[in-house]
Amino acid sequence: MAAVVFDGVWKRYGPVEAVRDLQLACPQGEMLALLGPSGCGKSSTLKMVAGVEELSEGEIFFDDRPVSQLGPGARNIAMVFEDYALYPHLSARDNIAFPLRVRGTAKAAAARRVDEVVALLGLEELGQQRVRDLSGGAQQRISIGRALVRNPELILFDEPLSHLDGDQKVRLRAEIKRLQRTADLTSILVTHDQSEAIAMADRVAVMNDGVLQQVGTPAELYDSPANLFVANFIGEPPMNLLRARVEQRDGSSIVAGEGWLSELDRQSAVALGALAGAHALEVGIRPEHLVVLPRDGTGARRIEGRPVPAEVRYLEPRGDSDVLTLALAEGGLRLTAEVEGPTGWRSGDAVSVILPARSLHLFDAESGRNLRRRS
Ligand SMILES: Nc1ncnc2c1ncn2[C@@H]1O[C@H](COP(=O)(O)OP(=O)(O)OP(=O)(O)O)[C@@H](O)[C@H]1O
Repeated sequence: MAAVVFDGVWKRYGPVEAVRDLQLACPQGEMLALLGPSGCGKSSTLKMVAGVEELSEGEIFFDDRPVSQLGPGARNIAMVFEDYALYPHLSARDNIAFPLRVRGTAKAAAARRVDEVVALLGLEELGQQRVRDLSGGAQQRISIGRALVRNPELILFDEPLSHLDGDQKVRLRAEIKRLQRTADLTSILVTHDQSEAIAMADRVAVMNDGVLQQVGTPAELYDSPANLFVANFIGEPPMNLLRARVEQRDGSSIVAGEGWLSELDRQSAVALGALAGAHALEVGIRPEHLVVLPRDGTGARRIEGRPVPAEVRYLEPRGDSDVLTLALAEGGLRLTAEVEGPTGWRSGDAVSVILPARSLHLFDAESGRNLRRRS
């Protein structure tokens, strides 16, 4: 299979700039997810790879070969769509064999290849069944088999799990991941669902408003978001984002907002020294990084940071964790915390919350840029 490179790719529909100067690579054998909200340009990007939309500018390469002038048929790409696009009256096997029949592959060779794909996907039991009698998950596995059967250069997955219910979704995404790893498939996945992208992709490219915001492994996006958009888009419940400023107090650097403060570690203080008082900051902290303690301070000594008085407003039990909505005592600012549960807390309980300095993400409020990242 091929590596795919987008080199300065633009897509314009009249005045609409759907994709702007996209610079992105999907190495051979990788699953790359294009993730973003509706209208961010991910479908336009996929269509340009597939050859069903022309590029306005730039080039797409498969290995070293430019493909923008090739029609869809000449690119040897397979697509898996959200609605399976199978022939309902044909058997699972005949659906998988279909692309080989269209190509006129010799019968014996086609049967051998279909056998291989059926075995790879574990579809032996479904082979002779008519597709319309099968579950959505089984149908999608068959459509993946049909995509694989002709050894494509690249597989495009376009929201492949959207039509499936929760249980089937989770099983199929694990299945797709296993398959992609075993068969070393180069694939691009388009999705608006971060949990899908994170579960399946080796790397995720987050797009917004036609612009690539960041590309990285799920852990990189989570731990080190390049900007406010990525910080807010990745993570559930979302990162808390708070207006703040940097101050010097008693020889320490303090980052403080409405009703809370946190002492900065030396490294961040030096990095942010130039910003003190000058820039407005936006501080991010993940819900699971907040430390919530009883108001009497039990356990506070073990934790670095200053306890800030707050009240529990709402508690959502999630099995092994509780998601708490907290209101700070001074100013009433809301924070979401996710703590190991069950906590037994109830709305109205007085607590203290600590924002540990090392867990803070610091963003320039104007540009949105993460001030702790070098690039
Ligand atoms: N054929 C078209 N003509 C005009 N504008 C288009 C066309 N296709 C897409 N657009 C616009 O381009 C922008 C990007 O659309 P695109 O479909 O690529 O985004 P998307 O992230 O895939 O969204 P969705 O998930 O809703 O499909 C949007 O503003 C959209 O309205």
